[in-house]
Formats: sequence, C-alpha cells, structure tokens
Amino acid sequence: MSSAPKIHRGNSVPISNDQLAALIDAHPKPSAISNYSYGTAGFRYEASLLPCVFVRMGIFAALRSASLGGEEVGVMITASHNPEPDNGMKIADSNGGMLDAAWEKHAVSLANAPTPKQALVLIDTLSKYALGRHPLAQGNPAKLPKMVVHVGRDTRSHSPPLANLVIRAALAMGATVIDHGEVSTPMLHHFVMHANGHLLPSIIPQRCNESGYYEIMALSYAALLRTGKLDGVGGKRLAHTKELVIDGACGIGALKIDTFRKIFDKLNAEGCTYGLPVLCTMNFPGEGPLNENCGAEYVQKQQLPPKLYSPEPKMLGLSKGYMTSFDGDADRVVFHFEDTQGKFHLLDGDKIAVLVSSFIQEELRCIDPNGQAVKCGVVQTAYANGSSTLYLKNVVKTNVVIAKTGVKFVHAAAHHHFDVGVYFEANGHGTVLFGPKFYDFIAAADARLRGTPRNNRANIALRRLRLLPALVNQSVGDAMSDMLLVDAILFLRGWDLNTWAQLYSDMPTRQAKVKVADRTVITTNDNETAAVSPVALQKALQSAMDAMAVEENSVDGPKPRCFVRPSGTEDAVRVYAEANTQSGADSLASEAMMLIYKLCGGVGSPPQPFISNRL
Ligand SMILES: CC(=O)N[C@H]1[C@@H](OP(=O)(O)O)O[C@H](CO)[C@@H](O)[C@@H]1O
Ligand SMILES: [Mg+2]
Repeated sequence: MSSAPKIHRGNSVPISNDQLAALIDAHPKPSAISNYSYGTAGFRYEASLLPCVFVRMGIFAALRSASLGGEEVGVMITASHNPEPDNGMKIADSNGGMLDAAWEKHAVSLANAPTPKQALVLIDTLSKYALGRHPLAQGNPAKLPKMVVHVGRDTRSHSPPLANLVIRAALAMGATVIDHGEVSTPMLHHFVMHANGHLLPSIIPQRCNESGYYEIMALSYAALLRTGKLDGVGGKRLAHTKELVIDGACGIGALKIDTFRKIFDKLNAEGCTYGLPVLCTMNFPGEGPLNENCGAEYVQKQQLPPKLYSPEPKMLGLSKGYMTSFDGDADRVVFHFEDTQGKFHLLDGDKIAVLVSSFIQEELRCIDPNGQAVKCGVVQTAYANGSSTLYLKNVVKTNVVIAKTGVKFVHAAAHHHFDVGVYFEANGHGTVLFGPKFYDFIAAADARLRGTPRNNRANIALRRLRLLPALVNQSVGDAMSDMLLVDAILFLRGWDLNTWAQLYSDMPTRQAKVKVADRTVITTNDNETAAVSPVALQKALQSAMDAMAVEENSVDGPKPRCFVRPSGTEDAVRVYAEANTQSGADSLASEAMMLIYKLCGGVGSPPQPFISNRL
C-alpha cells in the first residue's frame, strides 16, 4: 500500500570548502540559462537544465532547516502540469507551506551564482545568517546543527536522478534526509507539516508518513459521511454518484488514489453502510503521456473531457459518470460529467470554492446563528469566473479577496484575511485554512454543547466542523483530500454533480498562450487584472473590452473582461478572456493574442484567431 521512507544520515563532520566547491562544480550552470527564476511554483525548466539548481538546492534546504533550529523542511521534485520533458522543484518550509519569501530570494541568488567560488561566498553568508555563528562549511570543527530534509518526487523518468542530486548535496552538508520516493506534492507538504508536530493544531492527529496520511484522510472522510445519517437532509447516494472515476493524468495521483480505493473496497466488503463510493482509477503512469490530453490542466483549460488511456476493462462502463481529473503532481482537482444530451460540464476550482465555503458557513451558523464568531472568506485569482465571484458575494454572502496567481499568494491571503479561509484557483488548486479563532470556536462550542442531545443540529455541525482540519490538507491544495471533501459535501446534501453545476452558470471564457521573445516585458498590477507595461497594451485591451461591452449590451450583468500576464511556470504569456457569449470571449482572446504578438515581440507566425464553435 505504502512504503516506509528511506532515512539517510548525513556527514557527521562539516564539509570542507574544497569538497563543497567540487560538488557545485560537477554541475555547472548551463549556457542556455541566463537567470534561473523561482516562478509561480518553484524552479521549473526542461529537465536537462536543472542539475545545477538541484545540487545547490540540496545545500540550501539543509541551511534552511538549520536556520529554523533543526525544524524539518522538504523538497518536492516535480513539474506538476507541465509536459513530461520538464521538471522542477518546490521547497516546503517547516510549517508545510511554501518557502518563506525572504528565503526564496536567497534560493534564487544561490541558484544563479555564476561560479562555485561565488556560490561558496553565498553559502558562507547564509550559514552564518542562519545560525548566528560559525559557517557550516570550511571544515569548521564546531558541532553540526540539526538539519532534516524530506525529499519526494513525481513519476517523471528524470525525477530519480534529480532527487539523488538533492539528497547527495543535503547529506554532504550533514543533514538527515528522509527520502519518501514517489509521492504527490501535497503528501510531501503534509509529511513536513506533521514532522514538525509543535506547529500542528492539536485537533489534527500527528501522522508523519504515508500510511498516516491515508489513515487520517480516510477516517475523517468516513466519519464525515457517517454524520449524513443524522440530519435527515442528505446522506443519499444517487445511482451515478456511487462510482467515482478518477483521471490521474498518467501521473502520481493515479498510483496514490488507488490506495484509497483499496481501503474503501475493504470497508465496503465488510458491509459499511454509510455510502463510500467505488473509486475507479484511470490514466496510470505509463498508460499515456503525462498530462497530455488528460488531467486537470487539459480539462480545465480546454474545457473538454480527458482522453482515457487505460484499457477498456478498467473503465467498468463508467466514463459518462461522475468524474474527476487530477494534475501531474496531484495538487489540483476538477470535476466533470456529461449530461444526458452528451453536453460536457466542468466544475472547476471556482465551483469547489462555492460548494465548500457555503457548506462551512452553513455548518458554522448551526452553532452560531449570527455568523459573527469566525470570519469566513474566499480567496480567488483574476482567473476566477466572474459569475463565481458574484455568486460568492451575493448568494453565499461571503467575503472575497482577489490575490495574485500562485499558491504562495492565495495561501498567504487566506491565512492573513480569514479565520476560515477557502482558497481555490480556477484550475482546481486550493484548500481551506483554519486559523486559531476557528479552533477556539470549536473548543467553546464543545464546552457549551456538552450534555445536549447528540443528534441535535448544532452537535452534528460541531462533529462535521471538527473533522475538517484533518480531512482538508492544511499545508497546500491536495487533489485527493479535496476530492474526498467535495464528495462528502455532495453526499451530505444528497446532491449530484448536476445540482451543484446548476448553482450558477459560468460566463463563457477562453484561455490561450502566446510565445514572445522575452515575456518579462509584460508587467502587471498587484492582482494581475491589468498590464502596467507596455502601456499601449493595456490601453488597447481596455478599448477591446469596452467595445465588447457595447456589442454585448451588457448593462446589468458582468462586463466582458480580458487580461494578460507572463506565466510563472511556462515560457509564454497567458491570455484570459470572459464575456457574455462564447463568441465574445473568443474574439476578445483573439484580439489580445494579436496585440501581444505585435506589441511584445511575438515569435513564430502570428497567432490564429479562435473561431467560435460553441455557444
Ligand atoms: C492560469 C493558471 O492556471 N496558472 C497556474 C500556473 O501558473 P502560471 O504562472 O500561470 O504558469 O501554474 C501554477 C502552479 O501550478 C498555478 O498555481 C497557477 O494557477
Ligand atoms: Mg500541480
């Protein structure tokens, strides 16, 4: 089911400068790279360009752990939704979240040091800064501090050799390395968060390894389903929500979700009566190319069902049922289904944010009818569909904050603004963060409701809310955890995907990418809704939006919207357009693509405009 991690003990004496220089020199900076950047989600490049970064980041991760007094940190080797030839790394800080912003700058400086000698100077400064005393290198006779680095990797063929570079470098620094082998990104973050138990809220049982991860999630999910029998509202599985088909993007998620399938099959065989679904996993690694024509990125961006590479017998005839798609490192999930007319419906991160935030607010109100005790809210990005933002504000009546694209920004905003902060990027990447006031609220409710009938609504709500921090991965968005959460909410409400889809209609959208010589010529405002440079670009985009608003006569409803920004994970400029009609969104996107091509140094032949073929 899950294998134990391999624990490697590092050098017991400080490494000499010569040894350190030799380690770095063995993997010099490739000439194709002028500057490595730590994009939206870490370093991400074509795999052959990465060994230089990986050695240096092995050293860096050890230093980061030392700087935190030996708290454990993590390195995840993955390029997520990118194509198979790319790879990358994300560094997890000791709280399980993204690397601290100040240290991100140090990581970039170290990755870009032009020579081993300059890298050594940086390492020396960092280690003095980290420890407030002697540097770690230079054969310093002082005792080495505690350093622990967790390493995980996705299923790409070049991930094992790249992981070995990180491991060797961290060991050379004297760190202990806990090698988890193939795991999803959110699992690695979860292990790190749980390894530093003193940072974990007491409501969450501490489990530092893979079997503990499954145990916490499967048990809290099952316990949440069990509460469905009590409130007389939901707790029913409609025929086609009994089986859940998972498109694993031919990546790690398929392997890992299969463990839940085994756990649920066993419970079902033992006669469990509270509605566990049958999980049917498709698109395992090796069955098709990673992320290609399948997985969350493809499904969400193309708004099309995934290609199913798995052999027919595994499909159990369920391909038209209730279905989810993960991305290549299983930190994103979207849901989709075909209706009886064969029309494809996508339930993206925005729909998940609506479902989850309304559920949590409803449960909170069963205990606190005024909804005053805990501040709830949703963090979205500029990519959130305009209809979802309106629905959240007007129907769910929750607070909405728009943050920059990327988990490091949305996570920080959720943490900063709310006691219960739901964040989801439209692409399905997100989670729910519970803050100290939420835990105080649960403790106070517990004391107040003690002795009241077990099955009154407030008690049921309390039981449900108490399970959420363990079910919902508190470190980062997690496709498996989010899938179980959404499934449980649908079950408790007695909903199918269609009921959920009908909550509001998405505005038609179009997304595209344009290749330019240097995408950094485009800069944006704080929440990326407008380009700041080149100035002519935003002016022209604004005119296009205004013209579309007139054409669509959108007086009362949401206005057409279009923005562009350089991708932080791919060498391209992203275009987003939404309007009241598909042809409006297509025409805005086409115009934006052409403007980028002309004003920002487009390469290759001019982009082809979209021809609307869908209403
Ligand atoms: C439009 C879009 O989907 N952007 C994605 C993508 O970032 P870009 O900077 O847009 O390439 O990858 C990020 C990491 O997975 C994810 O956080 C983000 O939402
Ligand atoms: Mg991902």
